[in-house]
Amino acid sequence: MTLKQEHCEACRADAPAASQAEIGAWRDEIPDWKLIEEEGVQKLERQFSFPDFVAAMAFTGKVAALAEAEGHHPALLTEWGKVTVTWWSHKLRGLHRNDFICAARTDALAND
Ligand SMILES: C[C@H](O)[C@H](O)[C@H]1CNC2=NC(N)=NC(=O)C2=N1
Repeated sequence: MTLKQEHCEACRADAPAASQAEIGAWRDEIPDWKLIEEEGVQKLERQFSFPDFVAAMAFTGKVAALAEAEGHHPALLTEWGKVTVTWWSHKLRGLHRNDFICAARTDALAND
């Protein structure tokens, strides 16, 4: 299955973090996302552009609904014409396949 067809598994502290090889492979499916590291934690980040603040807020609401449905939540920065979405697994202090699934699902929301 492709990432955007999958659903997140429950976040568990002892779940396996994605290996660097997995990160390298899975990134190919979400080419518009940057791999960043903050305070030693690897994250996936992408900035989406919109015509104005209302459209940015509407997209923010869609991502929030996705997060609630999947039980997996991003950091969201909503500005006039822009939304920055950052995914990582808090419990793992790193990346899990869940984060790649949610990034792919976020892309699909932007294309709706
Ligand atoms: C209790 C609740 O389900 C957990 O705290 C979930 C909530 N959403 C989450 N989101 C993310 N990104 N990482 C987590 O570890 C996480 N844990």
